[in-house]
Amino acid sequence: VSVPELGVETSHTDELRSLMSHINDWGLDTFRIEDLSCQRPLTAITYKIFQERFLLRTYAIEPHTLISYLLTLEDHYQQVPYHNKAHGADVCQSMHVLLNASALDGVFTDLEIMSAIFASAVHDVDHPGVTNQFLINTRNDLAIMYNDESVLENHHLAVAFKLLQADERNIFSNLTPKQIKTLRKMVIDMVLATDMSKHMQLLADLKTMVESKKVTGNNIIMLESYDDRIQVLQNMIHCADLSNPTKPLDIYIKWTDRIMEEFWRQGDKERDLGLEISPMCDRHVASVEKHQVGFIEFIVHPLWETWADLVYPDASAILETLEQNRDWYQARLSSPSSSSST
Ligand SMILES: O[C@@H](CN1CCOCC1)Cn1nccc1-c1ccc(OC(F)F)c(OC2CCCC2)c1
Ligand SMILES: [Zn+2]
Repeated sequence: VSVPELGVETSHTDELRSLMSHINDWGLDTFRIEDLSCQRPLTAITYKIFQERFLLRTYAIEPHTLISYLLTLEDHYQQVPYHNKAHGADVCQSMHVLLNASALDGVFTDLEIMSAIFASAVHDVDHPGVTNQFLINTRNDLAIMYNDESVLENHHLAVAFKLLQADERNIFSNLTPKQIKTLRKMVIDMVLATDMSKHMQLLADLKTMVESKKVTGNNIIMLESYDDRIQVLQNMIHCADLSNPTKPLDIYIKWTDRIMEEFWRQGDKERDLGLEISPMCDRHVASVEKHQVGFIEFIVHPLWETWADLVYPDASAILETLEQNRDWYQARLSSPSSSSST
């Protein structure tokens, strides 16, 4: 069974191929890939990364099996404004770039790398476009199923692993039982770490690691225990998940427009249900710029500043872009003409 060169059928082969040659660059335009890949950004990007890292060869993965899994995974991302397949593709590509930090050169095994790429690709599958708190408040079946604990994150994992059960989609069929056990544990630990309620603990532990950082002669980080290794991978996927404000401004603004529309639709549902409208979810009381400045000040910058310390000097340019983007939103706050989309 043959598969197309780029994993997806496209009438823009040359343009898509040339865009894909930038798979290792921060700021790759996921939206353009979504258009050129005929709405298959997750399949196109993840397939390219597996090829780029020789994972098909290392783990004897059949190309058509990988494509079959990725197409089905992509179809299980819901068509919501932000938490859709383009976000999954974006976090996967961002994770791929973060794994290439020279401070992490040779640190992670192929299995850990494949676990991280897989976790990123699947991390928001079947996201309904509402928050954990909304699912809990409305006694949604998912909240009942997962007892109000990391409801969405548990669901994303269950869906991702369920899709593997079909033989034609089982990309890990040639791994040893021990490898599958290890991969499954690491993927679960990484996706559960994308629950925003874990943010403060994750950041505190990362700061402790930075203070006690041990490096080899050529400034490569030494990670002895599983706990240290998974902690770095958990912070990495968390950084990738919160990387929108660190991207080129035109791309960042598009993500902001999407998340706000998704939050406002949740607010519309809360209003219709007579529930209190969640913070930032009332489209009639919008202060997009103010919230982005706060999001960067209190959550994104503290995280990325600490990450940049850990992998110094690898993420310095990313931190620079983040600070420029914060200043841009800050400047629009003061001027009366402020509105995020123009
Ligand atoms: O919701 C965020 C965490 N909350 C925790 C409670 O305080 C407010 C922030 C993170 N999160 N979780 C899922 C998606 C996102 C999320 C991702 C990109 C976001 O903005 C931009 F970069 F696109 C984003 O912005 C919201 C609206 C204004 C401030 C935060 C949110
Ligand atoms: Zn996400």
